[in-house]
Amino acid sequence: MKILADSHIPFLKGVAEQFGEVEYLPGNQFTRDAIKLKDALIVRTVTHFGYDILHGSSVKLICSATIGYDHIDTEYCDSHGIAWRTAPGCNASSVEQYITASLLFLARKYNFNLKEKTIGIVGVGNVGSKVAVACRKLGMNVLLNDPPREKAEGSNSETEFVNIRTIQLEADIITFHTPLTKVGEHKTFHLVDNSFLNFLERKPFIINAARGAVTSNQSLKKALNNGNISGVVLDCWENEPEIDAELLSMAEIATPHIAGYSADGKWTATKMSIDNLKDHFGLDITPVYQPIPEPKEPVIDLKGIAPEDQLAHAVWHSYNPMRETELLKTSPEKFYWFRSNYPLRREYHAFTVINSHNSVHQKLKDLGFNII
Ligand SMILES: NC(=O)C1=CN([C@@H]2O[C@H](COP(=O)(O)OP(=O)(O)OC[C@H]3O[C@@H](n4cnc5c(N)ncnc54)[C@H](O)[C@@H]3O)[C@@H](O)[C@H]2O)C=CC1
Ligand SMILES: O=C(O)C(=O)[C@H](O)COP(=O)(O)O
Repeated sequence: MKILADSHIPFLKGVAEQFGEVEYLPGNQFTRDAIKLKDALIVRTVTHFGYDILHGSSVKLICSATIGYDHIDTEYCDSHGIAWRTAPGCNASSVEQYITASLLFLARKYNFNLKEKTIGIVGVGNVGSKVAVACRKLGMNVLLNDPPREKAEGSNSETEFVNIRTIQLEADIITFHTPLTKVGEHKTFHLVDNSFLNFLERKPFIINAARGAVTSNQSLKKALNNGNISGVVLDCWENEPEIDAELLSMAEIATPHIAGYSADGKWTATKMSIDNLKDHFGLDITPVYQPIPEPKEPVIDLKGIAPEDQLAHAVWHSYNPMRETELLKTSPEKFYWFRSNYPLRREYHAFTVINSHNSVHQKLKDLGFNII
């Protein structure tokens, strides 16, 4: 079998080779010629797969090592016998870590207590559900909006959903965790546009770690300028990697689409992609994966840290988005480079916290840290 894989998929090299002849290329260098004679592609979100690149090829399967799949023209694939698979939920905990770290940053910078704030979560799937659990652990009031789920689950749903108007009226922070969809009753393209932003009651912060075009650049800038919103946290950018310089300068936290980039998430994405390859072609091979590297500093010593600062200290030890914000604001033209050369981080469960105060023990444990 001939496979073409994105060279920036961690933990894949040495594993994919057990299934066939593998060529690696950076995702932004995939061409029609490069994929023409391949049977399977293992890919990321940076390559668009539609007629232009796929027509006339022998590709039978596209495995995306990602949750989102708006980079795949699924209609084209379905109608041309090209199977496509994704890695649902693979990096959901990593996005949750990103959101928690960002919320703690906003609380510190603007001197508010998360316990007194309401967060609206729009899109309550694998990511949004984890974000909801983490926000409740932080003591926040959580509002959930997910019309497709609400409709599908009807009155049997165990989850209490609110409509988007309630989020507009009541939320101090609104975070988006929907896929990017351009058609249909619940399309999310420019969900956050002028009309959404003009009807906000509490001057909320807006977080987009979903897909760039869920929020409109022009509308966000307008709302920041006229004071309808207090600030933005952006991991996903409309038109990335060519990002809006003015919006970048206004963002509180600005990262190059790396919310899902924990080593844990990437490892799982790779394994799920290989499993998809095996299932599709009926291959009975059990590959050996490299282990996930330990964190450089796996022990977090909270001795001497004020109890009220301990939670943020531990979370930012595992992941601090501010360093990346500085780098991106300094060199926005390196957006793609930052993503391709990202030093993978570990999630909470890879860290052990020592000397924590009784008052934060449970919260740290609930987030997933080991405590001794
Ligand atoms: N920044 C990053 O690194 C990452 C971004 N993502 C993005 O996050 C998205 C969500 O991921 P998951 O939670 O795993 O997907 P999921 O498919 O498990 O959940 C998405 C949820 O959004 C809901 N939804 C769809 N349209 C909606 C609308 N108009 N309003 C409210 N809710 C709506 C769906 O019903 C579903 O419950 C992905 O599609 C991807 O685009 C995912 C992983 C990493
Ligand atoms: O899983 C998703 O969906 C994401 O957005 C990923 O974090 C993006 O990963 P890459 O495509 O950059 O590998």
